Amino acid sequence: MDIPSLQLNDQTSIPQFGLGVWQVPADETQRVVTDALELGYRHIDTAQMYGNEAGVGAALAASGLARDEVYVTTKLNNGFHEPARAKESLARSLELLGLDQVDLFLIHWPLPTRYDGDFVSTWEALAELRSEGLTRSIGVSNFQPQHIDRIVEATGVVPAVNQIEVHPYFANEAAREATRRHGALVEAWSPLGQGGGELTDEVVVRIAQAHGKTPAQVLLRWQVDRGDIVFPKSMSRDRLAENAAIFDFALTTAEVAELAALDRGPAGRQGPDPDVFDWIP
Ligand SMILES: NC(=O)C1=CN([C@@H]2O[C@H](COP(=O)(O)OP(=O)(O)OC[C@H]3O[C@@H](n4cnc5c(N)ncnc54)[C@H](OP(=O)(O)O)[C@@H]3O)[C@@H](O)[C@H]2O)C=CC1
Ligand SMILES: O=C(O)C(=O)[C@@H](O)[C@H](O)C(=O)CO
Repeated sequence: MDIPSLQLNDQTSIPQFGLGVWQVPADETQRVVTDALELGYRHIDTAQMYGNEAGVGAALAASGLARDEVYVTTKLNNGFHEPARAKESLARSLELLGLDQVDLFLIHWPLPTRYDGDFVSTWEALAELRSEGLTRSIGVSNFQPQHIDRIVEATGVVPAVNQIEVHPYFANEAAREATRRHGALVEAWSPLGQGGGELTDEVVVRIAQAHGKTPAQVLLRWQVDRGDIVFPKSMSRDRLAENAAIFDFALTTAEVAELAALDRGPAGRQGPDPDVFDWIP
């Protein structure tokens, strides 16, 4: 599988395509990640919140792949924003993953209505974790433009990525623009719209038929061409293979415009609004 790599602003690189494991049950995670690695996936996106880091670690250990062949991301859980707890939590993640270092550690949600809105000290803790060598890169997730502006202004440390909800029904352009303005890359979460209406949208289906591809492959190709990083989740080996087969066709300029026109703004969101989301699992 020939997956492009993108350079991050800290001079490391990241495979532009991978596997996300939200909602993969803990007892099935080793099997799903093993399937993906066998098919050629080399980028796994997990989180403390997902409760399946141990399964990811078991699959990595059983794969026989060298550590530097697989890119591994995890994310700070919402209950662990205080700097000391953030640091302890990465130590626990590394233990569960069976790794000495992750490639990327993210603040999962900004939680602007909790912790007195103080995600700056959490961000400083992540910068220390990077200095200590426990993560190669650091980034954020679900940061709105004002959140990303604030951490950069306060610390001078620019995140490598901002992982945000993006799919044609919710193009999330303001957060994408703020992320890229700071020189960070966008990681597009729920790139298949969580398996919802975009997969049967008549525009997406028609474009897929024109290329002999599936609707999922069209959605993913559109996002990769925009320069975003994607990691669709699937528990099916066939769909894992299908989702990865996106580098052998090209969308026309007119098709790209048609997909962009599907944007419904905030009404197209599948997930929570980061300005008010305050859930602590
Ligand atoms: N930072 C954050 O706050 C968030 C991060 N994420 C990350 O993004 C990843 C991807 O997003 P996610 O929300 O999982 O949703 P996706 O957009 O990846 O969609 C996953 C859904 O689509 C189905 N599916 C997968 N492939 C196909 C296909 N080819 N054809 C039809 N249906 C398909 C899956 O079912 P099946 O498994 O049966 O194939 C599943 O129901 C997550 O796993 C996680 O890593 C997601 C949400 C929030
Ligand atoms: O999947 C993630 O990474 C999330 O943060 C979401 O699950 C989010 O917490 C959510 O959708 C809760 O309903």
